[in-house]
Amino acid sequence: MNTPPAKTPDLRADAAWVVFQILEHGKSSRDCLNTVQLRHAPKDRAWLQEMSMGVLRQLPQLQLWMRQLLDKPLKGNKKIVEHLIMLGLYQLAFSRVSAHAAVAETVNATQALKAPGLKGLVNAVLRNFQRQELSQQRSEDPRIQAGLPKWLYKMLVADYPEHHQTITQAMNTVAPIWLRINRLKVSREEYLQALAQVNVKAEAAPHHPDAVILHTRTDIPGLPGFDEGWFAVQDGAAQLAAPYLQPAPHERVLDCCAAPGGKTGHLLERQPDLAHLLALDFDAQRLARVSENMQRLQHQVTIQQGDASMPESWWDGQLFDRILLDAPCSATGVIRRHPDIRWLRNKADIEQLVLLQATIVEALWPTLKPGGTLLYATCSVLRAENTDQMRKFLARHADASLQPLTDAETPECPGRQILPGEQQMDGFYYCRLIKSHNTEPRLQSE
Ligand SMILES: C[S@@+](CC[C@H](N)C(=O)[O-])C[C@H]1O[C@@H](n2cnc3c(N)ncnc32)[C@H](O)[C@@H]1O
Repeated sequence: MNTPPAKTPDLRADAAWVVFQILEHGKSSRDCLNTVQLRHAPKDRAWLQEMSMGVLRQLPQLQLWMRQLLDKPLKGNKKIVEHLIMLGLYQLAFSRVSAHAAVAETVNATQALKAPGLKGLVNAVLRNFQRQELSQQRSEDPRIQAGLPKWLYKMLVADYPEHHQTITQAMNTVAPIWLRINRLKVSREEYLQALAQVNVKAEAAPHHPDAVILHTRTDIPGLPGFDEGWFAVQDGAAQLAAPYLQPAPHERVLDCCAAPGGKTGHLLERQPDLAHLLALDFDAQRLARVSENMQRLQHQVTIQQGDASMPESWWDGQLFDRILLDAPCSATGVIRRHPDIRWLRNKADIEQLVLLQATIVEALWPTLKPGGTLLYATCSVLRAENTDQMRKFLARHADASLQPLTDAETPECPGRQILPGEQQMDGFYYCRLIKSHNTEPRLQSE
C-alpha cells in the first residue's frame, strides 16, 4: 500500500488519495480507509468514508462533468488531482457541505497532495461548475444515473429486465447495521435493553429471531458486551445461512470458505452440540480473523487452511452430514456496503468466478454423506453465479435434488435470490441440495 499523501493529514487530500488508490491501483476501500482514517478525529473519519464512497457511487456522472470542465486529462503524478476535483464536484452536487467550504478546502488540499501548482486549475474548475450550474444538468443515460460500469449494468438489465432499476437504486443506498445476538450469552430482549441504556436506538428485526437493526450509527467495539461476545455484526441475509443449513446435534459439518467466520459463529450458536465443525479457507490472513472472532464469541472450532477445490489436500476421508459452501463470488449483492466493488471487478472476473464455483461444488460433493445437505451461498445477484450455476449442477448430478427454501423454486429455477434492500437485507443467494442414497452419477450431458 502506498503511503498517504502528506505527513500532516488533510481530510480532502486523504479522501482523494483513497479514491485514487481504488480506481488507479485496484486497492480495496477497506485497506485504503484503514490506512488514513486513524489520522483523523472520529467525526472526520465518518466524513472521509462518506465522501470517498460517495464519489465511487456517482463516478460516471462526476467523470462526465470533469471531462466538460478540463481541457485535457491530467497525467502522471498530477493524476491524483483529477480525483480531488471529482471530490470537489461531489461535495458541490451531492452533499450538504457548504459550497464555500467545498471550494476553499478542496483547493487548499492541493498543497497536501504536493501539487500547489494546480491550485488555480482546481479553483477554476470548481468555480466554473458553480457558474455554469452544471449540478442541474444530470445525464439521462440510465447507466450513468445508476453509477455502474457498463458491463455490470448490462448484466443486471439482462438478468432482471423488470427489476434492474429497483436493484441499482438499492445499490446506491447506505445499508443499515445489523447485529446478530449470541443467544448462548444473552437474549435479544435483554440486549435491546442494554442498547437503550446507552442511548443506542435499535429494533428487533421482524423476520430474523437473532437479529437487531441499529438506528444509531455508533462505534461497534464500544457497544455493550462486545468483549464478552454478546453479538457479531452480520447482515440479515447472511444470518439465514445457519437456519437454512439446520445442523442437528452430533453432526459433522464443513463450513467451506469460512473466513472471517461470520457464519461459523452463527452455526455454533444455533447448534452448540455438533460432533465436529471444520472451518476451511485458503487465505491464512483471513483465517486469523476467524480465530479472533471465535475467541471473542467464545466458540470452539477446528480451523484449517486448504483449497476447497482440492479436498484430497485437507480432507480426512470422513463424510460430512452438512456442508455450507459460501462460495467466492462477485459480491454484487453487497455493493451498497462496498461501493468500490463495482470498479474493482470486470466481466472476465465473473467468468472466472463461475468456473471456480463450479469446480468447488463439484469437488465437495463426494465429501457429503448420502442423505446429507449442501447449502450453496453467494452474496451475488448475478444469475450466472446463482440459479444458472445450481441448475447446471442439478442437471449433472442425478444424486442431487433440491430442498426448496421458497414455494417458487423448481429445478429449472432453483434457490432463493434475495435482492438488495429486500427486508433491509443485502443481496444474497441460497440453494439447498440434498444428496440421495443412490450415488450413481447420471450419464447425461447437459
Ligand atoms: C464470501 S467469503 C466467505 C465469508 C464467510 N463465509 C463468512 O460468513 O464470514 C469467501 C471466502 O472464500 C475464500 N476462498 C476463495 N477461494 C477459495 C478456495 N479455492 N478454497 C478455500 N477458500 C477459498 C476466500 O478466502 C474468502 O474468505
